[in-house]
Amino acid sequence: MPASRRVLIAGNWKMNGLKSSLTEIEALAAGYDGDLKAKLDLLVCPPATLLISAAERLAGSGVQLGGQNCHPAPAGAHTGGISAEMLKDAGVTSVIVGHSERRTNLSESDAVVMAKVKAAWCFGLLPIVCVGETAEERDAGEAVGVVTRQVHQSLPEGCTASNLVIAYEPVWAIGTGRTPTPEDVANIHGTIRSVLRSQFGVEADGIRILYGGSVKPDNAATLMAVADVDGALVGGASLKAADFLAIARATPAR
Ligand SMILES: O=C[C@H](O)COP(=O)(O)O
Repeated sequence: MPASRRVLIAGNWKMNGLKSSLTEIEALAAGYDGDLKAKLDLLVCPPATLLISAAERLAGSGVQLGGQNCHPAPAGAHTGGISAEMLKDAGVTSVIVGHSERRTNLSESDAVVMAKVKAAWCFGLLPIVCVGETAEERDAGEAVGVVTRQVHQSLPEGCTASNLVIAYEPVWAIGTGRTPTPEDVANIHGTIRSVLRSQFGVEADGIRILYGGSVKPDNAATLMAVADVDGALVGGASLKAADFLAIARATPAR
């Protein structure tokens, strides 16, 4: 196992969280104890409105702060947009790009996702690139093909173990309580690893591949033990620090 593939447990709050939710950020900072620090990286991605306040509360805790999206352009006339530089300025070190909710609801293409990866790199942010098939695609036997295409077409040249994380999130598992079998997860993660190897050579062996979709405290141990699963991207169960920390604690040590 390459040293760079340290487990990453990431929380995506999506469009949830008010100022009162900063108590959960404080609880995360307090709960990321020595045992967890020895075992894994912990990252939380609250909504943009909370980033600066969250950064203040996480300072010195070791818990990392992430954004949920960035604009591909560095600055300019993009009403409502948030640039990678703005995220950096707010104290962010990582950014989720290509989440299926944006690919579907906002028609984000693989090309746009690639542009966002490049934008993140311009300001030293670590992009977490999401891929995953819909239920219809899975039922049609297209899961491997869809994920392979997304990985191929969403990633620029120059991906390395230190500048890229992939998150495999089957769309049908997000927020549904349904998860793929460990065999299915191993199959897709193994496919992603192969695609990364074909694109980036030996560097691919150090790139972390997270699983996302209905990860909970009671299934984390099983899912996180699957081959080529290097952590989780957690939605609903990341909103409460107690649940999110329970997932981190349940994750097997490497
Ligand atoms: O980004 C997170 C994923 O969409 C997973 O969400 P979930 O854990 O609520 O299923």
